[in-house]
Formats: sequence, C-alpha cells, structure tokens
Amino acid sequence: MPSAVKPPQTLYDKVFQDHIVEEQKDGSVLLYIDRHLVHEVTSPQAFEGLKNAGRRVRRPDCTLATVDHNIPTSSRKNLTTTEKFIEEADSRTQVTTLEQNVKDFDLTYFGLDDKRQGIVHIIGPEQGFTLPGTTVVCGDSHTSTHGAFGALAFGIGTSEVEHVLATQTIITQRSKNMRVQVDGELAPGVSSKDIILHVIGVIGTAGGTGAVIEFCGSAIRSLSMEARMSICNMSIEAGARAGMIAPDQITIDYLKGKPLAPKEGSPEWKKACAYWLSLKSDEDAKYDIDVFIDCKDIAPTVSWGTSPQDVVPITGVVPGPDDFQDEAKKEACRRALKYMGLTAGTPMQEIALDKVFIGSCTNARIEDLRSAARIVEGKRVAPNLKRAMIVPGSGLVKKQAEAEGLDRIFLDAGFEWREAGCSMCLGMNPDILSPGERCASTSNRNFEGRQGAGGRTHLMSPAMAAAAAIVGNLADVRKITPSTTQNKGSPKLEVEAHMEDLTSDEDLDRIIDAPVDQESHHPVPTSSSTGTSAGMTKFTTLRGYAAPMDISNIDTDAIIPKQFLKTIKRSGLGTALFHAWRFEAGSDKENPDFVLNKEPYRQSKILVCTGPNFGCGSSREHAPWALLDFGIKCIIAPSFGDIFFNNTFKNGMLPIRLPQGPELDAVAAEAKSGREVEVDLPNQVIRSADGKELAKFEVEPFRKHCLVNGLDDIGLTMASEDKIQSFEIRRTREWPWLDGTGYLARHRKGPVKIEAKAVPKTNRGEVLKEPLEW
Ligand SMILES: CC(C)[C@H](C(=O)O)[C@@H](O)C(=O)O
Ligand code: SF4
Repeated sequence: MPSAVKPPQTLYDKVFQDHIVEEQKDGSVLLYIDRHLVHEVTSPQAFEGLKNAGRRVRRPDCTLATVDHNIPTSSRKNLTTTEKFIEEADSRTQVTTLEQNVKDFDLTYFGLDDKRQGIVHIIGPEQGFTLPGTTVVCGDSHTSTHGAFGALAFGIGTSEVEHVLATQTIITQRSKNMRVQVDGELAPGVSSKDIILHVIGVIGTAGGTGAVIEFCGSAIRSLSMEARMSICNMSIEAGARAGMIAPDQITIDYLKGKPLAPKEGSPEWKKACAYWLSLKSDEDAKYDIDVFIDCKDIAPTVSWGTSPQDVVPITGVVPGPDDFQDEAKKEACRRALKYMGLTAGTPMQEIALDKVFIGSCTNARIEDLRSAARIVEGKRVAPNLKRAMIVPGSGLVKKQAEAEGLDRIFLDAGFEWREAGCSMCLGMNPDILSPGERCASTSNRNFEGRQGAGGRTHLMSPAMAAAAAIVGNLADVRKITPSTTQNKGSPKLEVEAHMEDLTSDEDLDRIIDAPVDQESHHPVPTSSSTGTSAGMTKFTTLRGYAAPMDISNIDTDAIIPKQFLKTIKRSGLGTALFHAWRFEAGSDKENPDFVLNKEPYRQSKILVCTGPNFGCGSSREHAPWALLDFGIKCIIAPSFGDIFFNNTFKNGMLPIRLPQGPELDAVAAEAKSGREVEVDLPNQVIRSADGKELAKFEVEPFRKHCLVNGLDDIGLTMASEDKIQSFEIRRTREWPWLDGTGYLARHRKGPVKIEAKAVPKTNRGEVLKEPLEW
C-alpha cells in the first residue's frame, strides 16, 4: 500500500506509520505487531502471566516459537525426549516449560526434534516468517537482525512479551531517525561483520541510543541478505532500538519460495512486492543523525576489550589508556586490559588463543559457514587450540552445509561439527569458556564473563575466526590462501533443503502436536503470579540510600549474568545482582570493595550511575527483577539501553535520565556522602534528605501516569480492543499476506482469522466496565 503521508518519510517512518493502532497526545503509540518470535528464556513468566489472568494468545498464527539458548549442541542422533536429552535441570525446565506452553496456547513450535529448530533470529528469515515492512518482536535484543528485510524489528522484555501475546500490540514511542551510509567497495578479506564492528568503533555502543539506524549506501546495497542480517543484528551493540535496510530486488529474490512468504507469482506476491519496494526512504527525508563511512577505511576488524566498541584493525596493536582523551574512557581501558589479560602496545596478531567459536545469530548462516570453510579447507586447526567449534544457526543451515560437504572440511581440519543453538555465544548450555581462556568468536558481545565467567572474547568475522583457528593466534585472513576447490553451494540445493520439511504433512503433524480448534486450553493456575499481571505497586515518592557507581556502559550481562536466567519465575534474583562484581570469582565470598557490599548501601533503594548507557545489551528483564528484588526501585544515569529502560517501567520502577553535569554531580555527591536521597515523581524532583532540591527530571507523561497510579499496560491496552480489531480488518484487506496462511492453516483449512472477543480485562483478570484511557 503506498504511504498516504505527504511529508518526506524515512523507511522507519513508513513502517511505523503503517502499524499505528492508536496514538496519544503525549506521543505514546499503540503499535500493531505482525510477527512475534518466542524462545524459552524470556517467555515462561509471560505465559504464566497469561494463565494467571485467564488470557489467551491473540494471534497464534503470527507467533512462532523455538528453543535455542539452553539446549546442548551435542548430537541428537539418540534424542528421545527432552527430559532425557538435557542434563542440566534448570535448562531442562525452561525447555519443557516452553513445550508445555506451546501446547497450552496452540502455537507453532520448532522443538529439538524438528530440523527447522535453530536460533530464533535465523529461523524467522529462513521460513519467510520475517517479511519486509512488518513489525517483528521477540524477547531478545538481537531481534534487530530482522531489520535487514526492511522490517521494524526490536527486542522486548518479558512483560512486553506477555503484552504482545495478549494483545498483539505494544505501547511505544517514536525513535529518532539515524542514517549510517556506507559507500564504496569492500576490500578483499573484509566482510559485513567488519563493517558493523567498524561502525560501532566509530559511533560507540551508545551512538545509536534512542534511534533506529537505517543502513544504506552502495556497500550495503551490494550485500546479500545474510550479510545484511549480520549488520542489523549488531545495531543493538551500537545502542540502537533497531537497524533497518530498505527492501530491494535482493530482498525479494531471497524471499522467493520461502514457506511463509506469499507464493511467488501469485496476485498476493505481486501486491506484496509493490508494497515492499515502496518502503524505501523518500529522497528528501530528514535524519536526526547522519554518519558516513567510506569502505576504504575498513580493514578486517577484531575486538580487543570488553565492549563491542573496543575494536582495531587486525594489523593494529592493543590500545592503552593514553590513547583515550577523557578520564572515564581511560579508566574503562585500564579495566578492560586487566580483564582481558592484555598489555597496551601488543600487536593483535601476537595474541594467542585457546578456543574458536563460529556460530551465533550474527554469523551462523550458510554463507558464514562457506566463507569459513574456504579458509579452512585442506588445513589443520593449530595445535595450541583446546577447542574449535562450528555451530550452525539452524537445523536447515546444518543440513545445507552437509549437502555441500562443509561438515567434512571442518571435521578434517579438526573442528567440532555441532547441532544448532546459541551455544558459546552466551554459554547458557554446556559450551563455555573456563576462566582466563581466550576465544576468537563470531558472536556479537565481548562483555566480561559473556562466554563463561572469566572468559575472554575477541569478536570477528567467520573468515577471520577460521584464519585464527589455523594460526592459533588472532590472525589476518588476507595472509591465508583460501581454497579454490570448495563447493560454493548450489542455490537449487539450498531451496530444496529449505522446502523439504514443509511439503511433508507427516512431519508437520509430528511437529505441531496441538489442538486444531481456536480455543486455547489454559491449565488452571496453581500459583499466584509475582509478575506485572498481578498488578504493580504505585510509585510516588521514594526515599532511601543511593548507591553511587561511576562505570560507563554497564550491560545487563553484568547486572545479572546468564547462569541466573534459567529461572521460570520473576522473584528471588536479588542475590544474583551484579554477581561477578559482588562476589569473588567462583565463591560466595563478598568482594568488600563493591559498593553494594558496603554500609549503608546494602539498603540502597536508588542507584546513581555517572557513566552513560546503563543497562545496555541484552533484553533480559531479569536485570530489573534482580534490582527490584535487591530493593532498588530507581536508577539515575545520563542514559540507558532502550530495552532496559522500558523493562524498568513495566516493573513499577523509575529510570531517570539526568544528563552529565552539575545536577547529576550533586545527586552523586549526596549518594557518596551516605545520606538518604528523595525521588519525588509527581513533582519530578530529586532532593537531599534535608529537603534541598538537587535536580529536576523529565519523564514521559503516560509512563508517569502508569507509575503513579500503579496501572498495568495489558489491562489498559485490552480496553482498546475495538481499535485493535479495526486495525486487523484493515491489515487483512491491505496486507493479506500477513495473516497466518502457513503451517497452522494447513491444519485449520484456510487462513487463520481471529474472532476477537471484546472482553477487556484488568491486570487482575476482572472484566472492565468502562474502557480506560491509556
Ligand atoms: C536471553 C536473552 C534475553 C538475551 C538477549 O536479549 O540478547 C540473549 O539472547 C543474549 O544474547 O544475551
Ligand atoms: S546473541 Fe547469542 S545468545 Fe543471544 S540470541 Fe544471538 S546467538 Fe543466542
């Protein structure tokens, strides 16, 4: 549908506009969500919330679930049941909980015994579930990956997962428009991973905060869809809400024949293609932030530190504090060097490795494996390496690679050839680094402890990781002679591999073991929810000790490390808060230097961070849950990671953005003095204990209204049922390919249409008499 709005619009503006269900005067928008991906880590509490409130999943046809984070990557040849296959109890519980939930709510699910199972951001595009111009969400920060299709795709927290399951909408605000234009030709050995690492090095991990980045320019246009996905995947590491690339012929060609895309050549396909191509930014569209990158400045790039912005060309040396201007950056450098066990000035290529990991939602697609195999073929993994792993992103990627003989190339070279999953990207399964081990990794995060407590991560492209595996050190791929014999892959074979499972009814029947009627079968809740569906406490005035912290870019992996994400509850996470900093390595012994272990900060209700970008990284709502369980209800910082910022509000917490300057300094000084501080939300003021005003702050009116009144978004949104229904009618008319005509339809004979029941309920499940204003 051509956009009707007159002023020039960006790609982001167009997609956003086409999904508005309702807009408030203060800028809050109820946005319709076309595609919802679900995985086992961030969904259990959301499903529990639905069950406790007696709610159903509004659009099972627009929801796709899989397991990826917790699952072992060992052979599934002898897989019988999940209970027997997953040894670790908490991981097993998360997976079996999802298995139960997809049955209870009648959802399409790619489980352990399904070849289409894989990392959630790999399977969406692979199936054509991700389509241009759609809104895509998942309880996972790397949902940004799907922006490569010109979709508006972003990560959400668990409360928002529950909101989307119940209402197929989300409450959001407009983001800024940011353009990153990359022009020129990529030099040999340089890939899309190098582009995005370079961009993050230039703009920093907070560079895209509050913005949606549109990647454009001749270099981006020349990339394949898979290469584009690697770029959009890491937009989150640039601090952005999402990354997007305008759909073009390359996008359309990729979608041809994908099981859930409209059928090529059909009237729907033609209509869809015309719509997709209309989405590109208007020529005179305005951007709030513009960044220009010339490809000639991009070399094969690797990370040296503990933030994705800590990157250098492989020909460079490890930087030192003297290479940075401001004191915070010097301090961050010292800290990173210590953690990484590196000395400033060391040539990057002299850094020896222990492990190599080729996998993750950034780089575990077939093209990634092909590019690594080209480097590896006919060579051997260096003897100093303890482990070199290839973890395909999905069962179908694995199958395709095997059909091309890539598995043999890797196995002959001494790599392990694993089953699909997130694996050592974050190590929620048994694939982890031991303390002090150094790893060349094609993943996206090099935070402290990311791949295992004390582990050291260097980020790079698949070809660079392959080169590193052969050399045993960080290595320059341009010095390695690639194979010329390797099978480059036959496109026909690829399509067949992707289609095979989809034409088999027996497979589908086995996989979708779900009732065929539209009613969901909710078990009667046995425990009361601790979550937001049970209602939020009101936030008005908060008085208490404020713990001072002066670290920049505190990521959610640091706020709560991955080993604590295996819970299926929201409560009890206080002891896990800042675990690696609060306790000495490998023990329960407190680190006496950490602020929360000192008096009076053990009783903190507020956290004051003078460094920017608090809560960046992963979407885990476990971070605010851990803070809340510890007793902290308010965080004051110059800026926040977008998803974390949203997640705090959903839990009745108040994040306050206070720019660096005298006011923040005054609040930090008061915190350091050990005196109490008062946060007065109705008046938007922070005071000292004796009533002196220290700072004024801004807060969006709708969010303030919800906090002060203890209102829960789901109840409010359900009161807009008529508007959601009207939107869905228009959606079916204008974008008919978006209704579920895929797997579920095969069981249900015809497209899945939702017969919406206009019975709005409150957050406690009571039927609303009068619609609420939201
Ligand atoms: C588990 C999930 C919440 C998390 C994310 O949001 O990114 C994970 O995928 C990660 O990469 O840290
Ligand atoms: S970043 Fe890693 S852990 Fe997160 S979804 Fe991607 S592969 Fe999985």
